[in-house]
Amino acid sequence: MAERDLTVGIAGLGAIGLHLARALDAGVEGLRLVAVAARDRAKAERSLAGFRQPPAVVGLGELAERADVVVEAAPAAVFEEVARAAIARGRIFMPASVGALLPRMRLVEEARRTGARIIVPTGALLGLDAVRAAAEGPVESVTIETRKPPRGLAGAPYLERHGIDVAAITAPTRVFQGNAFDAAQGFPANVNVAAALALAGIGPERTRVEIWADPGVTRNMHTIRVEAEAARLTMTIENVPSEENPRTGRITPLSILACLRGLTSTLRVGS
Ligand SMILES: NC(=O)C1=CN([C@@H]2O[C@H](COP(=O)(O)OP(=O)(O)OC[C@H]3O[C@@H](n4cnc5c(N)ncnc54)[C@H](O)[C@@H]3O)[C@@H](O)[C@H]2O)C=CC1
Ligand SMILES: O=C([O-])CC(=O)C(=O)O
Repeated sequence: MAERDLTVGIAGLGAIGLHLARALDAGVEGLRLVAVAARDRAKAERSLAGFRQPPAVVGLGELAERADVVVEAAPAAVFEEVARAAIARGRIFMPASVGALLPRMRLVEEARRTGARIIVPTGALLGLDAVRAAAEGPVESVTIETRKPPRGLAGAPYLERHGIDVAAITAPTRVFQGNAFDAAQGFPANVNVAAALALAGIGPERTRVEIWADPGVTRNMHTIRVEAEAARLTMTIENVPSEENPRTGRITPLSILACLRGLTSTLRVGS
């Protein structure tokens, strides 16, 4: 390991975490996977068995003791534990469960005190470079429309509270309309993209979100529209759902990997 290599720890070995772990183990210049945290230790050890350099399997809070960069790729319910430990130790904290950051913005203040950095990857979304650039000037509106196969929304607390059974939906149906803050609360495992967009642009209260359950689509689709003084943006991404977790697009671990590479690469492209 070169002296300037960054060590990486990953919380969660699911659709995102395991793919990311495999990619890092295959070799990424300047980065080295040293630890992972998993709910089921025996299963994790089986998943890591073929690795060239198997990372240590540790508790969630211990990742920050071992790694310079802590990637969170676990359910939102354990976000606080992972984030708190990483921030207390002044690490780079890279969350996938971005929706869980919105009601915890005090963590940003805490990071300022400890010298930690919180780096939100683009994840399953696109165009956050352009949104950030536009938000350096006046922005009139930011909206995101998320359209998923109904099974990609199943289990969301908002749907349960409103008695919406997505399995029974046979035509495209708008199941939520509101701001990004309420979307992240109501759909904690489904619209991290809306949270990331809000943080890149004009904040969770002003960012408008529509969520559609659409039996006619096979991909998780997100369309962003931004009306700003400098530019008008319209962008769509159509994500192939991952096999392990249909709520999660296959591009997500790739986006996190690209974001990690950006921490050490000599040539970095995009703002
Ligand atoms: N930012 C973005 O664009 C995206 C974010 N996400 C979010 O990323 C997170 C991870 O997503 P996936 O990998 O698809 O989920 P997943 O459900 O496939 O994997 C999560 C993993 O965490 C493990 N886990 C559960 N409790 C744990 C604990 N206490 N300690 C350690 N591990 C634990 C589970 O066993 C599972 O292997 C979710 O919150 C998801 O909503 C997902 C897709 C896109
Ligand atoms: O934002 C999310 O949580 C996941 C998502 O929509 C996707 O992977 O396309």
